[in-house]
Amino acid sequence: MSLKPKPVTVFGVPTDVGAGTRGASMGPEALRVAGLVEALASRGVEVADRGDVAGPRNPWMPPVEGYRHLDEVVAWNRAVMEMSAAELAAGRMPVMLGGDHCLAMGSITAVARHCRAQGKRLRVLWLDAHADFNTSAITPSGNVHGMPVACLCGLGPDALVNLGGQGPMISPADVRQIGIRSVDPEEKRLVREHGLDIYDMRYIDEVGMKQVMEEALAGIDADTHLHVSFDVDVLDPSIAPGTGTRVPGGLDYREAQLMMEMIADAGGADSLDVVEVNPALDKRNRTARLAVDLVESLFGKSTLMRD
Ligand SMILES: NC(=[NH2+])NCCC[C@H](N)C(=O)O
Ligand SMILES: [Mn+2]
Ligand SMILES: [Mn+2]
Repeated sequence: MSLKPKPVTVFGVPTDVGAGTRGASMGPEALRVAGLVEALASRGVEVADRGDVAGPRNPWMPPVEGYRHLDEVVAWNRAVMEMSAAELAAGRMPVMLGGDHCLAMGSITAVARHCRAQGKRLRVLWLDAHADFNTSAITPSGNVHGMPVACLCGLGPDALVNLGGQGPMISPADVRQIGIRSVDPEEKRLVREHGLDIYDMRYIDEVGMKQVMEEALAGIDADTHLHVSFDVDVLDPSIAPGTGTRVPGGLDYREAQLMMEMIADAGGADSLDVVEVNPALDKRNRTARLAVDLVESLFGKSTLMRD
């Protein structure tokens, strides 16, 4: 299948207000230094880098009523939503460089509204070690980057659930989670209750990435908007050490590459988040460089020689 020729807008969101370890705020620049914009351009994509959106500083405070930095999280997500919405309305593909994963609330809220307005179906591929389905009542940390999927599905504070008007913005049925291997006990109960479609590492081990992607991409057609939310901690920490919540037993390079190539083969993504790159924990920017390499695969770089 041919790739979508859509022009791309890259923008950075330099914050770590949703995380429990500081440093993801440096992610956008690390991804640029690793050559993300040039890599897309060399694939023939028309790409514009709009620079970074602005937001409040990280006050580095303990959680209050189950949330850490809720006001700041709302402010950053509003900025992400506005930027994403403007680019989607202009017919461009937003590529959001995080920042921590709480920012996917802003990007996906914009995408969900865009889908409603255009009468499109939405499919979200959530590539992550974590389900990010906690609520204030059950979170072990208060870190909002552990909550975005729940908030998008309507479980969360009004300010986030209704960020883009009356929520919930998405339904659990819109989501496929791939690479999952760390879900908190109460979170697991909630995930089951809401019927999230999870392709955990055990399943990937048992059936292989090819079948996983066939299942996760099933049903996507020309009327489907595909959003990819790429938390780099889906990758094994041995190849991607630069992230704040490392979990052993993640995707190896070839699995991750096949995953991205199969998304490209299915027509590519219509919007993308690249989040949780933490240069303070990285070695010579290798996590950002790997993320760029995998984004290239997502945009159609292929290892395929046989036809
Ligand atoms: N986007 C992430 N890296 N999320 C990690 C979440 C970790 C843990 N489940 C928590 O809620 O605190
Ligand atoms: Mn995540
Ligand atoms: Mn994660």
